[in-house]
Amino acid sequence: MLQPLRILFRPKWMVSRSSGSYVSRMRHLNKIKEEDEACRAALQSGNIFLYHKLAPLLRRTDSGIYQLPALQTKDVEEILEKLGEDKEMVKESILINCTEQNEAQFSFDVGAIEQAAVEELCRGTFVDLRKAFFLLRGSEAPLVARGQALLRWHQTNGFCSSTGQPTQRNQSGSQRVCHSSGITYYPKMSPVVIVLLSDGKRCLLGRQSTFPRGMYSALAGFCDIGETMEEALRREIAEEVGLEVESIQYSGSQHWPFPQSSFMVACHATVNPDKTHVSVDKVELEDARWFSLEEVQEALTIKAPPRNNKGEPTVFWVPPSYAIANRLIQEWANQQHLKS
Ligand SMILES: NC(=O)c1ccc[n+]([C@@H]2O[C@H](COP(=O)([O-])OP(=O)(O)OC[C@H]3O[C@@H](n4cnc5c(N)ncnc54)[C@H](O)[C@@H]3O)[C@@H](O)[C@H]2O)c1
Ligand SMILES: [Mg+2]
Repeated sequence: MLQPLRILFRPKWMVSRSSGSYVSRMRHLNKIKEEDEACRAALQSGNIFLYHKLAPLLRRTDSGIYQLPALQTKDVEEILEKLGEDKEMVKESILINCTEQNEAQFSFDVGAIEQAAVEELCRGTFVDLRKAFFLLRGSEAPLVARGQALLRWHQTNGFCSSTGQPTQRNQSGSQRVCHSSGITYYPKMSPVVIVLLSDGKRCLLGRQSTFPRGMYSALAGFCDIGETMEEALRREIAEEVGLEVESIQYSGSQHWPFPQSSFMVACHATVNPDKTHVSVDKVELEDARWFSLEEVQEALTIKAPPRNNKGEPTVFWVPPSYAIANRLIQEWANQQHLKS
């Protein structure tokens, strides 16, 4: 039932980078991930992104743009010393990635230190990750999400679930080991399918009662253990809206940090145009309904929905562009437009 993979969007990495530099960068990254000594050396010349209790540090430029300040290790050591902390704490930084210039990128949570004091020294502000997603541009949003996801994982996996003994991390933070049981733990993502369902003319969007007012999104659901992605997709659609899927087409994927790390697999799917009656599972969803191309096109133009005097949005709108749901909706609208 899964259609052959067809790339609807060409990601930037497919267009610009030569394979030589990409290969050497990935091999360098893998080395510092796996070898403690190489990672310690990389930290000396690397970039560090600060978080405070998982909220990333952002800096506003004079032109009003928000950036993710990349601090040098010596800067962070200086900050720690100025605030009366042990500068060796910087070694707890977690490897996230590396730049095109092969500089390692790390995340470090200063949650044990007074927030305002760090903000003053860094000329920045720690902001909630959801807000940071709105404020940052381009590749900085996935980077900051990845850094936070890794920090969160370390903060919640300090003990072995078999022996109850403390686990020890390697230098990069790519794993934790329980030396008592020999179990190695790796950072985890939960697989989720997200699907834009079409009957050929309209698309189906739903909303949970916790969504901001007026916002509808593509339907999503966690994969059960042992399920294929296609099985999870068919089951979720059957459970949530009582419809039977006829065909599935893969679109793309995204790491989603809210509320915990999910691996979102995004697909388009179709139903028989004669079998479109929606029966909403009211435990999961507040509402789900079919939307026309015109309604969707209008919603896609809304960057910030108008609000009533209680601050609630007053119109139908869809998730912002950083969410893969937006991309699915955009792709569907483009394809419908081409058909008409
Ligand atoms: N990036 C996007 O564009 C986008 C859009 C919509 C939803 N999402 C995300 O997709 C995720 C799943 O969507 P949903 O809430 O409709 O899922 P869902 O329909 O599977 O319902 C959630 C319920 O599934 C259960 N569940 C099973 N496995 C779980 C696990 N590993 N973690 C948490 N709960 C689990 C829980 O009972 C939970 O209440 C959410 O985290 C949401 O934030 C992302
Ligand atoms: Mg769901």
